[in-house]
Amino acid sequence: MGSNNNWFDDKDLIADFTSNINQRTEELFRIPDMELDEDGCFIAPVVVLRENVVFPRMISPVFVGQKQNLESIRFGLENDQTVITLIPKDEEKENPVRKTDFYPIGLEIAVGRLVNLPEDHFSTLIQGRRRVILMGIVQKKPVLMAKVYVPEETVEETRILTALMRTTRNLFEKCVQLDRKLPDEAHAYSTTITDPSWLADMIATTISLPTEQRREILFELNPTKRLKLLNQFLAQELDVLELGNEISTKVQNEVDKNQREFYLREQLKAIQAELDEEDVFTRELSDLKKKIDEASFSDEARNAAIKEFERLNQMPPMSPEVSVIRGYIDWLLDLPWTVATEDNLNVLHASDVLDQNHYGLTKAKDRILEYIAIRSLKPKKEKQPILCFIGPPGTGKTSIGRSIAEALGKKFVRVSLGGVRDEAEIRGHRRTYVGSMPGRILQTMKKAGTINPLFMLDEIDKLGNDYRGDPSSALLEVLDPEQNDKFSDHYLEVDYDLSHVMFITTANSADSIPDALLDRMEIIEFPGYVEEEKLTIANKYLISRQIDENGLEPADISFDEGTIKKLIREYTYEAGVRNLEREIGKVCRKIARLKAEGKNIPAIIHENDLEEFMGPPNFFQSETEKKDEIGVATGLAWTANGGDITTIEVLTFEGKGNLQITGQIGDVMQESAQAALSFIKSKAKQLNLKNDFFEKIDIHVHVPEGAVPKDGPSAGITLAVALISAVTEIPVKKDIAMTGEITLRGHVLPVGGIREKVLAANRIGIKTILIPEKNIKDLVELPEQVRNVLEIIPVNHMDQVIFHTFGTETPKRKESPTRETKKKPEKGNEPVLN
Ligand SMILES: Nc1ncnc2c1ncn2[C@@H]1O[C@H](COP(=O)(O)OP(=O)(O)OP(=O)(O)O)[C@@H](O)[C@H]1O
Repeated sequence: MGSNNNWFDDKDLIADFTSNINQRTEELFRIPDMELDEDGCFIAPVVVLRENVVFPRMISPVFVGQKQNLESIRFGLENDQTVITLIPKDEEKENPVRKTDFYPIGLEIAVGRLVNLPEDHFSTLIQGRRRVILMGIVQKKPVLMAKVYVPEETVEETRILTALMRTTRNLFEKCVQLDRKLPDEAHAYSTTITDPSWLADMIATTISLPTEQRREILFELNPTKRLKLLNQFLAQELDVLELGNEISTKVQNEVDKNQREFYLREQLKAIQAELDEEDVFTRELSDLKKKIDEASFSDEARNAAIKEFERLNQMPPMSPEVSVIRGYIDWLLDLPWTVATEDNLNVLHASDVLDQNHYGLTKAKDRILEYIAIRSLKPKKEKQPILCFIGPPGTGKTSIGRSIAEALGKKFVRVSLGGVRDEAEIRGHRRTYVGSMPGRILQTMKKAGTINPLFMLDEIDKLGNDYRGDPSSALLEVLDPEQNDKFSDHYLEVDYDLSHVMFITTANSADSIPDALLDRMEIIEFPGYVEEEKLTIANKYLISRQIDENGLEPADISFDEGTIKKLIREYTYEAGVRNLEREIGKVCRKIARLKAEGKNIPAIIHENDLEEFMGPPNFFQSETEKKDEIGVATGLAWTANGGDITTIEVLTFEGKGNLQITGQIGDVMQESAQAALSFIKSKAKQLNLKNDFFEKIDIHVHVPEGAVPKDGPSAGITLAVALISAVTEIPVKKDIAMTGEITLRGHVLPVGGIREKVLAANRIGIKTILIPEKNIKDLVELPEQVRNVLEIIPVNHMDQVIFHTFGTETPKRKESPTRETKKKPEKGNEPVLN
């Protein structure tokens, strides 16, 4: 037997049955005179109610499908007898017939007329009367009959009960407010009920409780307890309703907002149409279309722009993709595709401009003037040279790039590649990345605004590479004239023509530039400057620039020649002039302050005034003050910062023939030291060393400034000289420095960076240097001034080196040495060189 739970629902059906049930209505709430036995029980046919829970006074339409139920109802109707409903414990069981198959509490009901439905089904209306207690099943067939009795309901009017009824009504009221399915009258009706039992049943009937809870309420015979139970269920139900209400309010607000926006937008459109105006988005789109039509794109770029524009046109203005596509089209529009500046190919003009801004640098200047000359003779020459300026910091590489651009009338742009590790920095990220952009090359082209700027790629030797890709491979594409007309950027996805760009790269050293890149570039070396050159640069360019930058007038300040020299020698130590310019700037700042304070300014800054402005000097040319020493030789080194000198120290101890080398030196230098030692061992006899001499000593070679890594073969002869000095105990001449690779047989091989090394020796104040004979060719570019003050001695064998460093061809260890061979130092008792 199935039915609808709610007594307010199915009003039509109720109306249908009203006429039939009318005749019995007055009987419904009247307890019929049942024939009670001696125990106060009566016997009635049983209707088995499965899914449904009916409460007293509740009217419910039910479908009657089961034969057993149909028989019971018919029996009841025919014999004008009350019927009871029982709930089976196991709903699946088909024909429950025993007392234990049912819950012990059932309901007496009134039944309406049976209405025929198709397929032998019937429906009817039932109304609950009273709770009954099942005593037993007295008949199974033809009609299931049960013996029941009606329990007495005693209610005590207590304050608790009154309070309970009030809270129940309040909770019910809230439920009615929140649950749209409940009719508003339900609460009003509940306020008219004074019987607590009926109140609990009426509310349990009305609200949508789970079957389990409904049954619990039905089975509770004590009205006070029933109300308590109901209160608990109502509170739970209220929680659920409030949550549901909160969610639906949010959803509703969202829907309302969207609807409102839609409505307003439609209204706006209507108003704009009325006023003959476009909306903002449509106007932006039409502006964009106009820009695309007018832009001078490459064919491929135009197609891409149009395709993306069409996608944009299809999109609702609020779509998040709109800004991505807009950004992309803007990039296409912002990049120069055809706009070019006209090159000034006048060689004389260019020569003037270059000389105006820079002193010397003839190699770079000549190369540019040649380029301009060829371009002026053959204007159609397409391929641009790719130059690489290599030299120590501050030697004017970047600044002459700027002058070249000025001379040629080109736009100048610059990108520093120092620390670029990610290929995407050069080539951009794909558009699928959030916040993606083109790489630095195209960003800079946008800045240039023309297709033929002078594009400087600074610090190409400081490119890194790691798991994020190799940026140098992307640069290969940029710098290869054969393929840079089709440079592909991940973001742009359209080929970009870089072939009109004049690329100049700069680096401090060629060593760390990947070979493939180096191969594509024409190297122009920027050697460091000698003192005279620095002096000229300071006088011609740096001083006037710093005077101007610090707000002074040329009449305010002038520098003595000795002052600049002192600045060069004692306040800076560099191959270029960057620090010199900074130091000049420092002096100018002090003068500017004096001027601003209205104090006296010295008309000329003399050498002796310098310490007053600058504090004590930072560097001392101490080389010339040194003594001749045993086991110490001066080598010439070449670093990315230009030339420098390195001192090599050797100590011997009583020991077992071990060689220890310290000072962060690389493999090549280690091997050089081994080679030098082997060479000396082979010369043991000439050096007057006993056969077992080397077995009884340990040798420690140290290259100071241990924090700086050093490597390369060029310290070979210096290592050998220091070793010979240490083992023969004959001091090395103090003012001589050397460079050259040594072979096992004592030959001296050529090395790199000669010019830088010679300049460094000159800077330090060394008088004599030894260089490999094969490096003589590198001296051609040496300034006259240096050649005049430095004695440069070419050598091709260690014998010559020994002669010049010890003043004799055969330095010999004395038979009875002047000093005892030192004992190996104990911890905390380290050797001191003397
Ligand atoms: N020959 C020169 N004539 C005039 N000024 C010079 C000359 N060489 C360098 N300078 C000046 O020295 C300063 C430093 O030069 P620049 O920045 O071009 O050095 P750089 O070689 O590019 O250094 P880095 O390798 O550190 O980038 C600039 O102000 C520049 O004008």
